[in-house]
Amino acid sequence: MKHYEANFDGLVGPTHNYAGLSYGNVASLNNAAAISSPKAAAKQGLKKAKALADLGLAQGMLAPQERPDLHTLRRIGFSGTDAEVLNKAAKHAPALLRACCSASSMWTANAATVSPSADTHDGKIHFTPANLVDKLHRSIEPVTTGNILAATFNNARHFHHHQHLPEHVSFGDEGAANHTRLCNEYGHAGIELFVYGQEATNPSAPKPKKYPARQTLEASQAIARLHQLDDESSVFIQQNPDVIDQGVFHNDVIAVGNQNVLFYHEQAFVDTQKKLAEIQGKFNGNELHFIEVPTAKVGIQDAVKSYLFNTQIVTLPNGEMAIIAPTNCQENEAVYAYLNELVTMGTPIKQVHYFDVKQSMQNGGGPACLRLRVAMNDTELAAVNPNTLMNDELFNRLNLWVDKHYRDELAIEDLADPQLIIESRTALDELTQIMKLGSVYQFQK
Ligand SMILES: N=C(N)NCCC[C@H](NC(=O)CCC(=O)O)C(=O)O
Repeated sequence: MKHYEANFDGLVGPTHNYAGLSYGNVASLNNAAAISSPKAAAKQGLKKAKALADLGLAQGMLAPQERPDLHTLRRIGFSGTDAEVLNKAAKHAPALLRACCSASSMWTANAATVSPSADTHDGKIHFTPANLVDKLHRSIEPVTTGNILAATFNNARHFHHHQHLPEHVSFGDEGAANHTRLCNEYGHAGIELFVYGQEATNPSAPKPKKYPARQTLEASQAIARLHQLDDESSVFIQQNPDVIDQGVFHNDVIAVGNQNVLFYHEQAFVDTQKKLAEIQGKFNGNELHFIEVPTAKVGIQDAVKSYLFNTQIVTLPNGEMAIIAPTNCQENEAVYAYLNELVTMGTPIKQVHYFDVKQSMQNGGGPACLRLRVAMNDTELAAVNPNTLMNDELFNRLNLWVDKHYRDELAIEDLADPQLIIESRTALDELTQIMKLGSVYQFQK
């Protein structure tokens, strides 16, 4: 039996815009009200996904959400026709309208936490959509995310779908962005690392002073229970609150793992040495590579600007590892020098591939934010909805679909245009036919 780690990238939705919605995410705030290009954003994402498929990796796509979210606007009291609802929200509550128009579901590292069958007691792959309660625009994602995951991984013999955690700050959950798995081979039982920002039920525990800690220990523990993980194969690590205050709003902005490699910044965690020893003690198998990047080589500001750690580390069919990095890493002197050195350091990482995902980066989303990892064997991969898997045909169809439906430019004021509702729904309705998802959206019910 063969094993893979598939990446499921979020298809960027037709309303991609820069609304400055994410306090604590420096890029989101810095680019507030900039003009976006939904078409370029979707194409940049598709190009990266296709390139990974062409490298011989299993690659899928996850459909975006329905935006503007008229359902939420009606739920908070705006009434009338769809156009009236949009106009009233634009006039009386523009900030709420912006929250209901975000294409933030593109960052599928926040769609869910996934535990592969090799780690779970029932031998199924477990999915829990993230509740994303810390940000209003993201807190409206989990129900539709659950629908899309169920339509993509649509086989109850292999896939176990949970409801998102209770919608309360005590259970703030940001999904796979705060979760990494270490293993020898993808099909072997691994160690699941859960990185949290604060303990909700222990007010005296350390936490950031300025920016929110989006993930709680309580949420991470709940996911580990739901996914039937053993204590011996789970490690809970606190993220360094000082780096959250410098713009590291998710762990995947400062650390990333793949198989026996953990690549992280010196300042990423609390109690680093103790936690590394715990990981080492629980990991049975081959040599573990802890690649620690010192502040002297790359400072936190450079890491946040370039997204050095929001890279994907992938294992190529020849067994070598490659880093999938944003072109922003090439533009940062210290980071570029570090990456050039990294491939010569004798670790399993031998190559770096750069991709332009600037449309997403300007909202704080790098290559790793755009993907949800699902480790699986060939039987499980064969059970995935085949119309979601990347190949020449899907790539061409989705590019044509983007050309047909997406705008070249979108300004914040355009979010009040009722025509955007029609364009977005027409596009998504067609997409559900291309990807054979059934009726996953509210407007289709
Ligand atoms: N690190 C990972 N895995 N994901 C990145 C998510 C970026 C997203 N940005 C936004 O939601 C900005 C939207 C705006 O401002 O228009 C966020 O902060 O939740």
